[in-house]
Amino acid sequence: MTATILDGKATATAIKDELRARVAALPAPPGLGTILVGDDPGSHAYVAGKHRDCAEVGIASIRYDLPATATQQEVEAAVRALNEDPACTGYIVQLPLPAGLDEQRILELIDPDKDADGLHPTNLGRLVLNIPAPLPCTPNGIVQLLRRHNVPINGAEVTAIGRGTTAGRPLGLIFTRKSENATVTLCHTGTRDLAAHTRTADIVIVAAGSAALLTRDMVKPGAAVLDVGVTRIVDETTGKARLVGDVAPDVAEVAGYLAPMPGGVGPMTRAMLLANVVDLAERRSTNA
Ligand SMILES: Nc1nc2c(c(=O)[nH]1)N[C@@H](CN(C=O)c1ccc(C(=O)N[C@@H](CCC(=O)O)C(=O)O)cc1)CN2
Repeated sequence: MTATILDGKATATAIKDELRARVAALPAPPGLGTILVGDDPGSHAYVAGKHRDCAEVGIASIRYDLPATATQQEVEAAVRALNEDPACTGYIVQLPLPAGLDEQRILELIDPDKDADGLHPTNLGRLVLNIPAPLPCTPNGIVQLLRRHNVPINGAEVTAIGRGTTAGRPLGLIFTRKSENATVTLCHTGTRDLAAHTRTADIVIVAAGSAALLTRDMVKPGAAVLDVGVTRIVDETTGKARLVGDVAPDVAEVAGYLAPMPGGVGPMTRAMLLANVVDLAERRSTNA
């Protein structure tokens, strides 16, 4: 068996086409703000990609790029500025923040009605209570990718690996809603027998940041496998970085569907950010 590829790039392009039409119907262009702190090359690349996406669909960009030495007060000032900025429909604080900054306090200062990442405690609470709110982009992107490829979710056994705030933790909340109706097992570094949980799953989502963690012997034949992990391995002689996912390449020989890294979940994460901004703008224009 060779897995059918869940092509996140093509799916994200289709979603961006839909969003471009929705943006054109708004009374004014929405604006996405980003706050980026420090020099992490991955974070710089992701933020640059988010602004390229904005330009593609007609969303305006507002950037706050702060040095790695930025203080808690300086980051909080950027958050307050975006909360007050009428040109900003929604915004994100790129994670992870450099060590020493109080990430939780910074996320809590975001105006929940401008929370383009769906990571504010109020919006995570709304997700728990089934109240409409922006959804965290990675798990929402995974659901959309599966749906648009007709992979059954209703009743599926889903095993997720990784309990991070952006992917694994909210994934359980989204997949167990009535609208998805899946059963979720959330595995992490304290899980005793990881393979026992992945081998029985219809859908395996790996967001551990551990290169080639999921091997072919850990996958039920025909299962859908989604790779969220990105590990940058820098060649010591050339200095060039190589990206490795959490899923070993030969998993494609047993899985029924595979969202690879690159080209699977990552582009969907970016598309869902745009979707959240457009949703916020539409909500704002309806309530105006
Ligand atoms: N505030 C947030 N911070 C972070 C989030 C998030 O959703 N909100 N998620 C990740 C990073 N991320 C978006 O911010 C992200 C990660 C990966 C990709 C992507 O397109 N990846 C490529 C390949 C990897 C690469 O080129 O480096 C792919 O999969 O094709 C997009 C967005 C953590 N921080």
